[in-house]
Amino acid sequence: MQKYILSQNKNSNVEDFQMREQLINTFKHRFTTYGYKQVRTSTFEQYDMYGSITGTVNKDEMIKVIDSSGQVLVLRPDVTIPLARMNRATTDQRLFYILDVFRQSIEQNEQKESTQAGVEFFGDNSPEADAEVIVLAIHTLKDLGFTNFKIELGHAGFFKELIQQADISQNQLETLQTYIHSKNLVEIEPFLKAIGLADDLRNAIQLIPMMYGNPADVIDEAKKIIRNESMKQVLQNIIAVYDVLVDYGVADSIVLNLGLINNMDYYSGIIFQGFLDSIGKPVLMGGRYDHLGKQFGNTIPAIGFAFEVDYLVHALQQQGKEIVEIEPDFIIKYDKTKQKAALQAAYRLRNEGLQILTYLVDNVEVNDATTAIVNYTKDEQQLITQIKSHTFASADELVSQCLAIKEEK
Ligand SMILES: N[C@@H](Cc1c[nH]c[nH+]1)C(=O)O
Repeated sequence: MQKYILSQNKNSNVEDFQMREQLINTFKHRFTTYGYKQVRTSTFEQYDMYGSITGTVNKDEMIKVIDSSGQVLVLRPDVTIPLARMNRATTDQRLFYILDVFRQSIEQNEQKESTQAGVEFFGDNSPEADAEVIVLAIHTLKDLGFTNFKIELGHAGFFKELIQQADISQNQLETLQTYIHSKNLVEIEPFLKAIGLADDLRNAIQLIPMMYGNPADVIDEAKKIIRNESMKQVLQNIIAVYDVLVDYGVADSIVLNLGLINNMDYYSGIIFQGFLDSIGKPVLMGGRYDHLGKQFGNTIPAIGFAFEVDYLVHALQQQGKEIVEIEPDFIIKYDKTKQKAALQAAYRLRNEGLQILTYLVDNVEVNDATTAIVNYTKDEQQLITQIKSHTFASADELVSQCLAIKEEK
């Protein structure tokens, strides 16, 4: 019979898992300090729901399953959409999640699941809210020990407003977006010429991929191609958000990119991506999506982002970052005759929150020891000796000694 072989997945190795857990603790802590509350969404979603709304995940990328009634479901392809759909009692709400999302793109066929750690801030559409969410992303990256990273800041409206003046098909738009995204300057010009756009509009579109870099310079360049009031407002919005970021003291981490295009189509305002110098893909993506909720009857502005946890784990491993091993506080070795006292002591110490390992051994190392305990912490050699040579008459004595040592530490 053919054996089923499981591919090595991301959780198969203890060290990877410990590293992920450490990251997750950092996320939880940092997100909480900005007032976010943790939530989860269902793993299974209605396929039809995704089919009926716009700006969603590409349907080919969703992983479909069929339940026993024949209904087609998808494995959670995104967290932002279900959260935007949620009925909310209060208008001002900050939510965070650490959840797996399931997508299968043609380019990355093997990769079907990834863990996202994200936040969504509902009910505030001010530049201050935008900046706060971006600062939270920066703060978290710093917590994780990253120093070389950049947040690329753009706006979903800038390109949209410009392109609205051009008469182009959906297919042409998608091709153009790919060129802009990959800064493919060689192809853009002939492509736009072939469409037959007016010279000044074509020139403006052609300049978009170059609108990248130092915020002050990009803003100056962008001003030159502004063609109407909406584009002006978009630029003003970017400047307003950037000003708040300057006041937070994080300007060093910000790069403007007016050619930025995010995967999801639901963004309506500020968009951003975070890059580490060691990883070619964005480790976080986000933006404002004020109109997504409307499709579910929830008119509420919102902004959020999600970290790709797997990329961050990979980056930390590349940097040689080691997991902080939590070592046992004490190892209790006992011989059979003292089993009861030793095991009861272990139970009580664990109850106090200490990490205890117990071993039944033939020969307790200590002369005539009833129960020997060995302090595991390497730099406390003295204590080890002291305690090794001690004989414990009872579980009580063992427990109080361990607690006393722990207290001293
Ligand atoms: N859900 C988005 C990230 C995001 C969260 N909030 C807003 N955007 C993604 O998966 O790319």
